[in-house]
Amino acid sequence: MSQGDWEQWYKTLDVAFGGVAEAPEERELWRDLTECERSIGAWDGETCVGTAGAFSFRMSVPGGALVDTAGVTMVGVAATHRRRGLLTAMMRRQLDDVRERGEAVAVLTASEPEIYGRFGYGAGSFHHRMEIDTTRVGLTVPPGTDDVRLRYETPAKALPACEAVYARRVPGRPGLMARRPGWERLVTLDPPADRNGASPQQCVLAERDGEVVGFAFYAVKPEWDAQGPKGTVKVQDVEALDPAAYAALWRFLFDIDLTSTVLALNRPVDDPVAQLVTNVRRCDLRTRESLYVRLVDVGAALEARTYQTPVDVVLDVEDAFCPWNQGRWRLTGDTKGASCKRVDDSAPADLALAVRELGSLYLGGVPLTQLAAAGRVRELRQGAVAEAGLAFGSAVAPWLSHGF
Ligand SMILES: CC(=O)SCCNC(=O)CCNC(=O)[C@H](O)C(C)(C)COP(=O)(O)OP(=O)(O)OC[C@H]1O[C@@H](n2cnc3c(N)ncnc32)[C@H](O)[C@@H]1OP(=O)(O)O
Repeated sequence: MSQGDWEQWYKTLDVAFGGVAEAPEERELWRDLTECERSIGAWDGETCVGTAGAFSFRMSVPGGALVDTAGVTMVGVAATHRRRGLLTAMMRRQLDDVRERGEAVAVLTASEPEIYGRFGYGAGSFHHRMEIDTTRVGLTVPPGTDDVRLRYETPAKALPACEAVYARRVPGRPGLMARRPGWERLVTLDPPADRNGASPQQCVLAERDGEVVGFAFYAVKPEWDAQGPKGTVKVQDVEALDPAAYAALWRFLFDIDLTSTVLALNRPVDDPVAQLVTNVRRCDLRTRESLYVRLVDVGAALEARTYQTPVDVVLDVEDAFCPWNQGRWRLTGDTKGASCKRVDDSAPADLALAVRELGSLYLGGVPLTQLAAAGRVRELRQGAVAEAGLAFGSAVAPWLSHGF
């Protein structure tokens, strides 16, 4: 897709998503971030009827390496042309292109879970939504929390220090994307039209010895009824480099006067805040799948991560959509590194699975034992599920911190 076609291309996408245009600030950001040279348009004559884009990400994987990853995005087909195979044709072209670029992995967030399994994407990370009644839920904070200094800063001024904290967090959590130039704008994107009665975005910094060791971005939505104030603190992001700073930030968010709810729409499923609260049941935790993962080059992808325990298995991989992955792969690895090489189809396999299941396993967020119990991974050598299951896990749950 050429730069000059962007308006029409994006309009097609807009309409496929219902035709409610985004706020101008958001539209401008996506325009700037669109990588036109790797965006696909399907055309019926002069009319754009299908769109698919990809961002050039570097994604953190278990072990802390950053893997070149295609962030598939902006997929839409005009309703006038739906169910004629346009999406399939665009996915074909895109995955061939991703392979040619040498990106071992593609990821996306799906508008509907049913769409992408056929193309080899498996749900690989999850997030929690939390709605906490802060009139009834308290926090038990660790020693040192009182030593953390909190101060307000404007989001724009705070951004460089927050980005430095974020960058230090990336290798420690699979699924986080190392920031590419321009993407930091997403952190402070705050279109007035989207505030829905809430304040402009606010930022508080956590400091120790003058160093920024954590931050929270949030907004406050005031509300009053006959009994008094019952505002909501809408948490956009909280990150910190140590437990005391993390607890101090959450305590701040819980304690804001005139509010009685903390609402966080996107938190890791192993967010430590669930261990700080006095009553986790009243946090109304809800889980949703987030990142769909597709191994485009099985060998390179599995070699890029590490494994929690020593593993030596032959995987019999089925991949009808990307047949270059089809066949048997010997994976050996441990906490230090891994090798994943193609082996002859006559080599005895230990596990049989489709590439979609490998996608689910890749970031360590879905247990192999769960997939095996569902019949989606077949154990061909007794004990292989237990062995590989431990190895594929991740000490820290994968998480995608922002949409794309
Ligand atoms: C990463 C992202 O951007 S996610 C955003 C995806 N976009 C949207 O949801 C916007 C609204 N929807 C659309 O634009 C379109 O309906 C799309 C893109 C989802 C599908 O495009 P189409 O061109 O109709 O898909 P295509 O004809 O290639 O269908 C391929 C197969 O997927 C199936 N399929 C397509 N969409 C869906 C769906 N929403 N739910 C279930 N199955 C679906 C089709 O039935 C077909 O199955 P078959 O091969 O067994 O016959």
